[in-house]
Amino acid sequence: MGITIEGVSKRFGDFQALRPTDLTIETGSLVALLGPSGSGKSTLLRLIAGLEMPDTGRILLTGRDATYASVQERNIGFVFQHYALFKHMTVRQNVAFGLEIRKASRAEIRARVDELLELVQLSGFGDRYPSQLSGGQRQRVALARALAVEPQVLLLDEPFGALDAKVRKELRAWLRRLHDEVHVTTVFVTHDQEEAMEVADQIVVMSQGQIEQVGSPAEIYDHPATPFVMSFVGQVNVLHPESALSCQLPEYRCNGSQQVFLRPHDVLIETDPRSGGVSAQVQAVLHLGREIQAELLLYDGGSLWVHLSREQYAATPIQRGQRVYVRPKAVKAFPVKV
Ligand SMILES: Nc1ncnc2c1ncn2[C@@H]1O[C@H](COP(=O)(O)OP(=O)(O)OP(=O)(O)O)[C@@H](O)[C@H]1O
Repeated sequence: MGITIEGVSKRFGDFQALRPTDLTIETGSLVALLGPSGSGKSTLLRLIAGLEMPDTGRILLTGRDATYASVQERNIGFVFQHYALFKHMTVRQNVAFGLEIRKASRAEIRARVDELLELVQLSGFGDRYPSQLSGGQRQRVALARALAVEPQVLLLDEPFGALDAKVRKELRAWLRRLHDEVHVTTVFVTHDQEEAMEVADQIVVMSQGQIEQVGSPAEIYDHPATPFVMSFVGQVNVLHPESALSCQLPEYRCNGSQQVFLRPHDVLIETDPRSGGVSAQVQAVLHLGREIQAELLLYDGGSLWVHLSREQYAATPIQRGQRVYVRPKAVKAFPVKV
């Protein structure tokens, strides 16, 4: 079921949590709402779910106006960050809950629960209670429960937020595969850009109650529409508009009218002063396994982070205190806001 948001906005008292917003979510897609805390992601998700009513605009679900439809009428599955499983019920009973309410037959419920437990890879766990499961397993049960009633839309609010990094990573891959199998239109909220990039087909980047950009992970990373997107998605150096490194760029005007953003892996480091690079001193070198990160102090005062592959580092093994010469490989400039 496709979702269309037309001019939807929401205030809480004096606070504009969501500015008038337009968004189209294609049927069967897996979309991430990505942004920092307070950017309006959950508000947008809750408006789609019918847990909040908008002040303006319309919400269409499969082309039908659902702006004021109740949560039940929308046929939506919901999973929150903190597992909301019923503690006194077994896994099977939890998953069956929505089906019991809908008065499905016993045989039907049994078959559907078996199918769902297999889908979330918890077939042997049906008789356990939530307290006998790991955090990741509980979230998978919550997903199975949300999917039990065959929702047309699945909404997930930071579903893996409370889990440790390793389990989160496993569940991301698992959610991607699950979506490939069931194809239910899925919208999930996250403030973790890596999570959004890894899981989603489309990312909606939000800041201060509005959408900054909508695009595939590659579009968002390679062609950020705004300085906010450039800084929020992936690491970035923000250069002073008149720094020597900015001014070295042929296409750059060097008059303070543009702000230059440079990804740490888009910096060339050389040790020969004749290379024509900007002089800098190495402040720190961090060995992070697959990658080496270095902090440099540019001679005109700015600091610059550089990420090197092991091969690059092997070719130019820089050390703390060393003088080096840097050149940008690729940059992105945005007009400075006055
Ligand atoms: N019921 C409410 N009453 C008052 N203010 C609210 C309410 N719900 C949300 N807000 C405010 O609206 C803003 C947006 O909140 P929202 O939960 O949508 O942000 P978010 O991007 O999901 O952030 P987080 O990742 O922290 O959940 C916040 O500043 C929040 O304090």
